[in-house]
Amino acid sequence: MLIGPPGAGKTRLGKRVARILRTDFIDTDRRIVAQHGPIAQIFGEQGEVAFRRFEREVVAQALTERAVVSLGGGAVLDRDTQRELARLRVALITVSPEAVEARIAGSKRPLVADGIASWSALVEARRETYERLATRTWDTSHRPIEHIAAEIAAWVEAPVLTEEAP
Ligand SMILES: Nc1ncnc2c1ncn2[C@@H]1O[C@H](COP(=O)(O)OP(=O)(O)O)[C@@H](O)[C@H]1O
Ligand SMILES: O=C(O)C1=C[C@@H](OP(=O)(O)O)[C@@H](O)[C@H](O)C1
Ligand SMILES: [Mg+2]
Repeated sequence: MLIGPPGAGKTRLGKRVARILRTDFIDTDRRIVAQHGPIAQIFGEQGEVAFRRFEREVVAQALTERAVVSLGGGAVLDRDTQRELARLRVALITVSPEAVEARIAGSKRPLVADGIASWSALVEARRETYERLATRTWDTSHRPIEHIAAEIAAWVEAPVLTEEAP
């Protein structure tokens, strides 16, 4: 499971990790779009509450599947999702404001459409939740995606016991 702020690289990284591990890949946003239409349109026409409801349904299903799952940045706000993630191996993907600025410029993400100030406020409000749920953290600000994906794949493949050993 990959969690973290918008623009951190969850979708691209998750896809690569799944390719390395030869397993299925699920991007929760992609499933929402397939079922309900473009994200900006859902936010615009039905509002964030409706989007979060669709998101929770898709996440609940995805967490039961054997796959690498990249969650939308705000999916961790749901209490049931938080409870379920607490039992899983969760990679927190982070990025600095400086590095994310170019990535989110002109993007279709409704909550950060007006720029880095709203991105920073959103990340600050979620920081504690992201950190609490994370088993390990990778920062994508200064490193190529291939290297990070290889590390995450190796970590996913390692037996859980090595992590839990003292
Ligand atoms: N390690 C990286 N270095 C540079 N750019 C990256 C990196 N990871 C992702 N990006 C770019 O950042 C943008 C957001 O990536 P995406 O995977 O959609 O993030 P998220 O799913 O976390 O919102 C994309 O344009 C992607 O090409
Ligand atoms: O952080 C958020 O609340 C959101 C992040 C987006 O996904 P990414 O984190 O993949 O950009 C998408 O789910 C939607 O625009 C809301
Ligand atoms: Mg994404």
